Amino acid sequence: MAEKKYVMSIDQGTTSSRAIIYDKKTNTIGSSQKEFTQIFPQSGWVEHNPNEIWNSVQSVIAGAFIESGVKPDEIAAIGITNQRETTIIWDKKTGLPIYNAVVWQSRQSAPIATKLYEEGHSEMIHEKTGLIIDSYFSATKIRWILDHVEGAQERAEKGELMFGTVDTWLVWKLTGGESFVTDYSNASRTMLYNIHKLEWDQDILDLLNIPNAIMPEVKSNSEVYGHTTNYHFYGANTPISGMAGDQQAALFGQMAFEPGMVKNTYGTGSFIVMNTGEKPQLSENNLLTTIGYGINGKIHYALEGSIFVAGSSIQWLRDGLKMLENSADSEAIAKTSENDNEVFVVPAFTGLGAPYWDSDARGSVFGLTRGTSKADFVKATLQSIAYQTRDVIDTMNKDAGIDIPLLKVDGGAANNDWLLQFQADILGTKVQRAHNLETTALGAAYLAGLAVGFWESVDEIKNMYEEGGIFEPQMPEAEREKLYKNWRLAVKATQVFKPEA
Ligand SMILES: Nc1ncnc2c1ncn2[C@@H]1O[C@H](COP(=O)(O)OP(=O)(O)O)[C@@H](O)[C@H]1O
Ligand SMILES: O=P(O)(O)OC[C@H](O)CO
Repeated sequence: MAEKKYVMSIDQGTTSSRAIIYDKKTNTIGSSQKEFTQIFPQSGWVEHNPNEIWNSVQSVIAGAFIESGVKPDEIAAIGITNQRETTIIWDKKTGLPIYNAVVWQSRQSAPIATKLYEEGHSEMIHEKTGLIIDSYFSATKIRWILDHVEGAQERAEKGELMFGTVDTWLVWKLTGGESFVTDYSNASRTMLYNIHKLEWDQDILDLLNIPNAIMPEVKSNSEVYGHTTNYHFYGANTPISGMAGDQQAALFGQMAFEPGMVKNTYGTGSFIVMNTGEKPQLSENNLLTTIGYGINGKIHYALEGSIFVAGSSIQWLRDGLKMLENSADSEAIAKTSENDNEVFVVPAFTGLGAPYWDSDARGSVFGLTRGTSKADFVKATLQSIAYQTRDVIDTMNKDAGIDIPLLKVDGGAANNDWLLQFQADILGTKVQRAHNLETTALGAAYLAGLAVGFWESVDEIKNMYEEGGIFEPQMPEAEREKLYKNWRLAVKATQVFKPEA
């Protein structure tokens, strides 16, 4: 039998799927990435084809093997991490999805969320799930699919359908339909999971008329969920033994194991998560309480501020407005801006997330003059990522009753030094970049490796963190507060503008 020298991470993100093979020292031995189609059926809706997601995952698994020369039976374990909340319902017998995956960003189920809110269920849902009623989470998306696909409710009641977030879909596929599971972190994003009792909440399932029969079993973040079939993993029956939503995986990959540690992952969206320890702390200021990870019988809770549009605003500059050749150019272009930071872009393309939770808001730009240049526009878009992060960090400080001393960062847009310097400036807080920006994939690899003894303990991996740059605040406080005040004004004005449909 081949020596098990590696762990594979599968990171199924909003715009692309990735597979990365790590050795014991977490050197990347091989990787592969594939983008897939974003479907926009109507304004504010975002969907994916679940089969295309699955095909992209198969393709990157093969790609990582080809690039590295590693053989499938040398992989000790597989970790899966995924875009969260995105909702898939499929037929148990045929394995065929009954509708597209309704993506976390999608607003098609907003009327269902509004109804829940108007009927007065906010407090109950917040207490049980830690979440704020919003179409971001899976619950209203499930209801929407069951309402819009003919006969779906009846088939769900007969136990003929299965619901899963992307983790569940991928494990089910990789194990040839053997394992129908999710994990604490993904379950806690459905708005159907009781984060105190650690079970699907029957009251909320009943409220939304979602049959229990379609729900997967909820497992810890680090244990063997099943094995790949020979067919799907090139002849190897490899344990899938780590699973976490991408933001929680990043928390783990950033080694934010202690209460009070905070990370921000700058990807499509931007997600700020604080480890709050073994007791759930309900936010009084519109942040989410969620499960960070559960391992070795212990749950670690977290506070989260979810920003819906971050790196995707740079993609918009690139693909929509054709202002950039590639995302990385935003840095050099922003540096050439000569204006005095008077342009504000509020990228509320799919509403505003934390701490505003305004589904109906749409993007806006303020402060244009005849002299506004492309560079000013690019700079203001990058700044919007940092301003939104400050909105969340200020709120977190309030909730936690502390001033967060350090922000650990990762994700694609954390490559941008200009952005991170402005982030430190506008927060007045030190920003620490991880050396390996694929912290999400790394976190899933650790979770998988720990479950099979590839790594012995959390203490062993703790020493493996590598820093990739520190950004110290340099902006004078008066300037910082003036800019931030103006940002708040821009957001306020954006929220006022609600044109008739
Ligand atoms: N140097 C950069 N400056 C600004 N944004 C960037 C840079 N590099 C990548 N991005 C943005 O980061 C996002 C990709 O990050 P990634 O972590 O791969 O996202 P995801 O996991 O959400 O797909 C894209 O939206 C891209 O526009
Ligand atoms: O795909 P990402 O990295 O933008 O992450 C999406 C989040 O999990 C949505 O909650």
